[in-house]
Amino acid sequence: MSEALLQVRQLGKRFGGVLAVNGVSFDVQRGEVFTLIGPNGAGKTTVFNLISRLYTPSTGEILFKGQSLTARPAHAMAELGIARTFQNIELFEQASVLQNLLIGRHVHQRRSLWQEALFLPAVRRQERESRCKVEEVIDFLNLQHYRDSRVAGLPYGVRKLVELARALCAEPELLLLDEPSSGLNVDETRDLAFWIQDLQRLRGITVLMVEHDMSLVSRVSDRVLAMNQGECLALGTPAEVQGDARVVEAYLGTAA
Ligand SMILES: Nc1ncnc2c1ncn2[C@@H]1O[C@H](COP(=O)(O)OP(=O)(O)OP(=O)(O)O)[C@@H](O)[C@H]1O
Repeated sequence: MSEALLQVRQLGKRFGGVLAVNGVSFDVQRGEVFTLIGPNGAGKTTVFNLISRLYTPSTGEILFKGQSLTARPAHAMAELGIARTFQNIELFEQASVLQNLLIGRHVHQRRSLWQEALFLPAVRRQERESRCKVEEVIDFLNLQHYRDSRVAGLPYGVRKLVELARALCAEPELLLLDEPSSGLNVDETRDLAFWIQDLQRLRGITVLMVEHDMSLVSRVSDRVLAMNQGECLALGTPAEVQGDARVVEAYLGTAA
């Protein structure tokens, strides 16, 4: 098998007296949808924040395309090919959808202040490319109707989609989705499943997701890692993990 896109090795994170993540290891293969599940407080979000470098590991290592992420700052992640969405949407609320998506392109814009001030051909070319990419993402996620709307006035489900769109504008190889279905209704969650499948099948994007909605998890995930109390509990297909007695016990407090 070729080298995994993401390798997590013996990852640990301590917050004072709390060992939030304890010796977690897993690989995410190129092109797969890999999901972290587990009861509240299992350590899923902490693993996510370690991978996106919002936190620094206490122990262990994270490799992306074979390179250690540990010494890289959070703002370098998009440049490396990693984009993420947040549990609580993080958008510029007073800006339009289009403006938010253009901001998502900044990682692909390499120009000096002078080039910018003089609006040189290189700047104009980058602007055109960004605009094309953003329009393509708007079409892909069916956001045409909202292109010029201010984010603050949009329904919650649309704002979640705009956040996904902004992440896609960075053209990531690895997309981190933090509880993408939270706050969505049944229809919106079903649509989300289609988007995730399209991202994987049509765009070849690798997805690492934290998610509680088990019907969504089963529908879109190739593999699932169940965590409990900071540790790995079970790894396998959605059906294997959901049927694992230790996972059932962790969720229900008793074996089936
Ligand atoms: N910044 C922090 N400071 C102190 N403790 C933290 C911090 N972040 C997380 N923890 C603790 O680490 C443990 C794991 O939390 P984490 O949020 O990673 O779990 P989770 O599996 O994502 O839970 P949930 O599903 O409720 O979001 C919990 O005991 C939590 O209280």
